[in-house]
Amino acid sequence: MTTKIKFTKMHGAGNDYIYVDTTQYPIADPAKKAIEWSKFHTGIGSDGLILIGVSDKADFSMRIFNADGSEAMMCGNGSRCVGKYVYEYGLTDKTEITLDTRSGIKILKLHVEGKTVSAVTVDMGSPLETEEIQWGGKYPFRSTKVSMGNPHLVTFVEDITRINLPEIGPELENHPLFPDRTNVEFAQIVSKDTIRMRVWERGSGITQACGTGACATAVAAFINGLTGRKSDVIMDGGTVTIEWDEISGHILMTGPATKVFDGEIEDKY
Ligand SMILES: N[C@@H](CCC[C@H](N)C(=O)O)C(=O)O
Repeated sequence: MTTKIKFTKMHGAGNDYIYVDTTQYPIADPAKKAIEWSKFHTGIGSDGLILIGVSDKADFSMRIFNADGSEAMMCGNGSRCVGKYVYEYGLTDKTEITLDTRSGIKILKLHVEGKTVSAVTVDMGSPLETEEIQWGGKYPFRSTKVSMGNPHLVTFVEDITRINLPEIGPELENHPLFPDRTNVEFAQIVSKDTIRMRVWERGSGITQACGTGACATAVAAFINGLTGRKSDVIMDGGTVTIEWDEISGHILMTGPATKVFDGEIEDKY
């Protein structure tokens, strides 16, 4: 049988996903669809698939599937786009929204100009664990493990342009130290409040930006005394501002959310 599924392609700082409102279009096998639809030549082309749904604990729910079909706990850039989606498509008129994710309930504050959401601030909660790793041999650097729900490995280097991300990214993603694999960030300190970062995402490869990765990078920079509590993280596709609130211990992420186009795709099952 074939049905037609309406979707919206959106990106947050270039990190692009296919968004489906599952209250209208339930997806029976999201892992399979994420793989199929994320392909650039034979699908829609994206970093993965995000499902927006109902929740008994929050205003909406979000599930995120990487391009390889694996499901992650949270998506920072995706959560901002969900905020834009639910407001601009009339699913809510609230400008403060609760979002149920596998990593807990997140609070989104929409920055609205006229009828358009131009940016969103997400309370990402507290970093869950941090640990320093002193590599030896092949890897001449020290890294910081940070969990923002999703696992991240952040490494600060003098010159980010010298990092061969397509080679080292998958090696570290699949290193035996990380049985659940990891997202891999390389970052360079630009100033006390500015960081340049590139990412190899678990399950999607090089992406233009990663929201949880930007949070992990800002946390690692602060812990290592490289920046203050607030910093701009500049990624290939755009910049987000990360603030680690001293009182609550929560990470606040502010950044853009952009709609690319609406579409319809045939779902054969
Ligand atoms: N790009 C996302 C994170 C997506 C999930 C990640 N690849 C994982 O598997 O942990 C973000 O903006 O946070």
